Amino acid sequence: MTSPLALEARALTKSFRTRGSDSVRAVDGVDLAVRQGEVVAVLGPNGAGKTTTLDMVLGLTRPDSGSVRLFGVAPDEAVAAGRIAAVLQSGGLLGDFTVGETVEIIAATHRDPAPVDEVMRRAGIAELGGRLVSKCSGGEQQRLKFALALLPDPDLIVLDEPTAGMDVESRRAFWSAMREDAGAGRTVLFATHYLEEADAFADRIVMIAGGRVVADGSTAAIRAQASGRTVSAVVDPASVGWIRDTAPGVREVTVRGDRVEIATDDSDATARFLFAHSDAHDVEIVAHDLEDAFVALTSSATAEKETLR
Ligand SMILES: Nc1ncnc2c1ncn2[C@@H]1O[C@H](COP(=O)(O)OP(=O)(O)OP(=O)(O)O)[C@@H](O)[C@H]1O
Repeated sequence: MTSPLALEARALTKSFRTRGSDSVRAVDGVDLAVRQGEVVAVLGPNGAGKTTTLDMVLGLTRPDSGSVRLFGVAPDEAVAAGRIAAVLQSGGLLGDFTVGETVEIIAATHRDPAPVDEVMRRAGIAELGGRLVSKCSGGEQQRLKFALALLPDPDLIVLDEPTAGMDVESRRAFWSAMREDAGAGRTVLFATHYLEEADAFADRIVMIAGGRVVADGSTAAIRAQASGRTVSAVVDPASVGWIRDTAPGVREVTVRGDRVEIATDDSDATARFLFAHSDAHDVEIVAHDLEDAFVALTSSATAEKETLR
């Protein structure tokens, strides 16, 4: 059974005026649906439109067109009801308070906050209560923001590049706190440009580039959609041109030493052809990795946008 939607965004667009009379179309027709309990990564390179999309989802920026519903209501209504919380890139913490004081103060602004000790433990900052915020590392401050976001016990938590600028150790600590929390059934939507974070943590990846969704699915599905496979084999160099023109599914052929590498949409058919019609041997079939998919999908979308300008 599929769970109901936590988020439904339809045909979102947003342009910003830049210096002079130019405008930048930051988001260009984004559809995004997230089911309750899903952990979804919005993955894309710098400037792809991730922050603008999340800001519209949270009701912080009004779309030029399109609509957003969170749990069936408008974003501001869902936020006011304490169903949504966010960890944003911007938004400061006060350095002169301790971590514990910060959580206490913000808890006091909520009608029915989760217990302070519990959110600090869940965010992995239970040991940092007495530390001044100004003495916390970037990663510790992000975990403090995460604790604050947990106070209203939200159904959906939105995080915009929560681990930007953290070292590997801090990122690991952050995600381990997040993962434990998401396991409890909370819906999580996060933006990142770290492919490995999206791959390791999300159930599903929505890849955006040039303000558009260029892929949406499980990591495995995105890999398959973007890149197909490569069939490589040792062949007689004289037959490379003929293979390129004749074999089924071929997208691109590259020769490396005595091997030919064939990027193909149908690796089975390509391999069968090689066995049946050539002297190919030492045949290998390799699925492209997510990194290849990311580069292929985002670069073609960005290039398309450039040509439209
Ligand atoms: N307030 C603004 N005024 C003008 N242009 C803006 C504004 N906000 C965003 N943009 C532009 O819109 C595009 C998308 O920006 P956005 O911040 O949404 O991307 P992003 O994917 O979050 O990037 P990053 O990973 O660098 O944070 C960029 O070209 C950006 O320069």
